[in-house]
Amino acid sequence: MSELRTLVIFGAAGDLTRRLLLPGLATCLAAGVPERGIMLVGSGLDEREDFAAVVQEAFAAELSEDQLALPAVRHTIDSARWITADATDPEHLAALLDQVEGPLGLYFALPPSVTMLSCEALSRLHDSGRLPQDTVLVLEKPFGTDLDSARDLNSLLAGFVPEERIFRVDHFLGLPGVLGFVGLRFANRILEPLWNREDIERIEIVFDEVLGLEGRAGFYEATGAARDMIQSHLLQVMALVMMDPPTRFDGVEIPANTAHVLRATRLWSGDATGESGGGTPAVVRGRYTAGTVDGRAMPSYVDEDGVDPARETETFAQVVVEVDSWRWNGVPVVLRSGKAIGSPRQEIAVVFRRPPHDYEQFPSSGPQPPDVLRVGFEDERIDLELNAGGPFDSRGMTRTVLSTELPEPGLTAYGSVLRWVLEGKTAFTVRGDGAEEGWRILAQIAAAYASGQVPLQDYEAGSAGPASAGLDG
Ligand SMILES: O=P(O)(O)OC[C@H]1O[C@@H](O)[C@H](O)[C@@H](O)[C@@H]1O
Repeated sequence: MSELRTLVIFGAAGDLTRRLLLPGLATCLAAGVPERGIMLVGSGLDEREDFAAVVQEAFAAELSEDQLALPAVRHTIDSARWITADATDPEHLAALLDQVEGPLGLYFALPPSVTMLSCEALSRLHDSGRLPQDTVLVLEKPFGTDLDSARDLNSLLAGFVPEERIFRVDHFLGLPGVLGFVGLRFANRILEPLWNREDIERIEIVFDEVLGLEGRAGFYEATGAARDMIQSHLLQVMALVMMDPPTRFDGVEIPANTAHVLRATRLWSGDATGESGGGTPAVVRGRYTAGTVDGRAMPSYVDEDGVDPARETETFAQVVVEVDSWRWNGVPVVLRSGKAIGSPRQEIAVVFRRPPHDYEQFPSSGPQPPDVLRVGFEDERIDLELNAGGPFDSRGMTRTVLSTELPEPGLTAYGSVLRWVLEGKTAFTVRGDGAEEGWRILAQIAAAYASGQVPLQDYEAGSAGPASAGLDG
């Protein structure tokens, strides 16, 4: 696939573009991709004169003076322009396409319902021969709003664009810890032979945040923690961590192997009230009350503007799932994300089984704590917790941590996402069936909520989340 020449962002007046896409693009260009820069087009319903200035400002906030002066960066800023268009109107889209040079990428930074309408309009342009063959589509999460709408969108897309030109992006796959996991598993001998139900006791994938609602009620009220974080991000990360080894790191094998994991995934024992092996309840949901997080007073979620308390939107969700395959059957996987959490954990923790024999002579009585591998999502940290010492050691048993920090990647998570888009590499994107599986699993969580057996629990902002969630890290 040839490198993109133009990137059009639909919904470019929105928060995602300013806060994440433009800084990400800046880091990507500074890393030399694409070498000649990109023609960037912002598009939205309203006229805008200042798009190039917005790009300049976002790039300047992210890059050094030297990086800003790079020819690819300058070219991208200087050629940035705005095209006013209704992305759901085929005639507006046709007029936009007439004004840009291909190969072309269309980035939908739009709500899912609008993305669907826009793809319908593009499909009509395709049918009338007015959509260039090599157009690439980039779709943000959420991909659809439930299983049916994700299926509809997939079949619509399949009718006019091949899978290798569709990027269902998930920026968590661009976070440093997740990027590093590939080499950690597959470039070493010591982990992969243990990567199975015989040697791993449980896996925890936790992304708790200090941030609360931050004025996003319009989006979050209809979403909640499970839909926002588990349906997409945490399940995709889980699939990557637990997939079978691919024979190649490409857009055929990785999306296939991750979809295979998701197909085998179900709620722990299919019972929301059941407990996993470690005593963790299968489903927990919570909502924060007023408190102090990181020295900042935070109002109760229900007192935020635009919140309807009766809607019972959860700001914390924790589920235990099982990947029911030969490799993973019986291993609880805890997926958890909460807002307004004090001292939040953001990591993938792999807890190994204990050795088969407990020595009476070990100075501390009872079984030794398990070995744990921890990989931070954002902080480039890798820790391996092990036991050392013993009966002949005057220090007794010692818990040791082999700890290292990888260098910063230079690209933000969105920088990596955009790099893959611009280079045409779909290995770290979500395949159509992978997106549908996320919604199938979410429906099991929603059914657990609806069963009345999983009460919405209050937790104080700044606390560690609902007490009954029972994860202490
Ligand atoms: O920390 P990051 O990379 O911004 O990712 C977390 C965010 O991911 C987004 O996709 C969610 O919608 C947010 O609610 C969440 O805060």
